[in-house]
Amino acid sequence: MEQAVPVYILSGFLGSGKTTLLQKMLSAFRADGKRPAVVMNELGDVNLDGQLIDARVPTAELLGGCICCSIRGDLSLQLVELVQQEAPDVIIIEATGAANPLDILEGVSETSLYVRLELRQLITVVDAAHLYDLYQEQRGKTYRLMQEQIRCASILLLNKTDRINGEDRDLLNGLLRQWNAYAPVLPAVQCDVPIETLVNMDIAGVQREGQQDGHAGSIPHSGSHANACSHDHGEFCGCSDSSDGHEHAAHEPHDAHSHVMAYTHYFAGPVNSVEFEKLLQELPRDIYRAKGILTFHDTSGRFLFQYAYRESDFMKIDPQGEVQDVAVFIGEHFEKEEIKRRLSALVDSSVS
Ligand SMILES: Nc1nc2c(ncn2[C@@H]2O[C@H](COP(=O)(O)OP(=O)(O)OP(=O)(O)O)[C@@H](O)[C@H]2O)c(=O)[nH]1
Repeated sequence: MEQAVPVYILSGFLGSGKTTLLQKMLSAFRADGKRPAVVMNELGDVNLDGQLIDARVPTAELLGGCICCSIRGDLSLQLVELVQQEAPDVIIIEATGAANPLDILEGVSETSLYVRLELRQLITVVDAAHLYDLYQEQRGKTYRLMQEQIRCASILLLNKTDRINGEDRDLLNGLLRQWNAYAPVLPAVQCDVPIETLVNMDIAGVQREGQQDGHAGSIPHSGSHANACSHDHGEFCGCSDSSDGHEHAAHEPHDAHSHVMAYTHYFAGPVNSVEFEKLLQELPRDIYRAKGILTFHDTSGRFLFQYAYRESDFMKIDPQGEVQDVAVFIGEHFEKEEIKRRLSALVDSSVS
């Protein structure tokens, strides 16, 4: 009988490290002689994360919205197409950081009625520093969304532990156990965990420290798990998107209560690298994620930049395909006109 294709869902708040983990999983699967395929979902109009993925990996892109809500039907279609056209050995779905994983889990379960898919793990990547700060405040939609993503996980990857001290790490470990008593917690820097163990965790029967009953992070199914993973969709998933000169609502049903918004800016020319870095440092706190591809006139080549929870990173890149200079900013109710004005001014000052 035809083998079911194992599916892994990567969840976790914006900038927590999902793509970093995805890259490691893809390398491990390929090294193992497997043929992985990927579904990538981005809130913005461009798939910048796709630039970091090996071009040989079949990839389905779902852009400009969130698979957990109005483009959930697209997820099913993409999964069916990937299975029928690419015959992958394994599929990894990278959700947007604003996604409610329970909906994606249900989307995959529905699709498995049509094609043979086997949901293996729902891995939630947690930005340790970001969660720690939100825990101090104990409020806000982002905090509740993170909580939701943690509750739904079958494995928790406590990433970015380089940004917290040992004491805070103990506190977060306790918090994760409190919110999700079953998922093993793997602490990591740059998502550096043994991938073999991670993907086979249910088979290997890896137990969490101090956990005796042998529950090994099996995927919670919606019936029994619904209690832990309380579902207030409209409130948690907000995905309105607007692009330079063209504003549109990504999801009609959610706009009324969306709290996460994305702004995509296309640059009219190169900018100064120092001024751009300064702009990133000065971003308002309600923008917690930005990424893009830029050309600087004061240094050669093009760069992929990442900004995640107040840390920025630049990587020289030779983009696959035709990619215009672009930046996507994601946050909560920020003043996009102000960001637009400042970004346009960067190009103007470079020209004059
Ligand atoms: N300090 C620190 N930075 C990290 C770590 N892991 C990843 N990063 C950086 O965090 C940024 C975001 O990482 P990604 O893997 O793109 O995060 P993501 O969850 O895929 O982001 P979205 O898809 O936008 O939600 C990148 O600049 C990474 O290099 C870590 O352990 N420590």
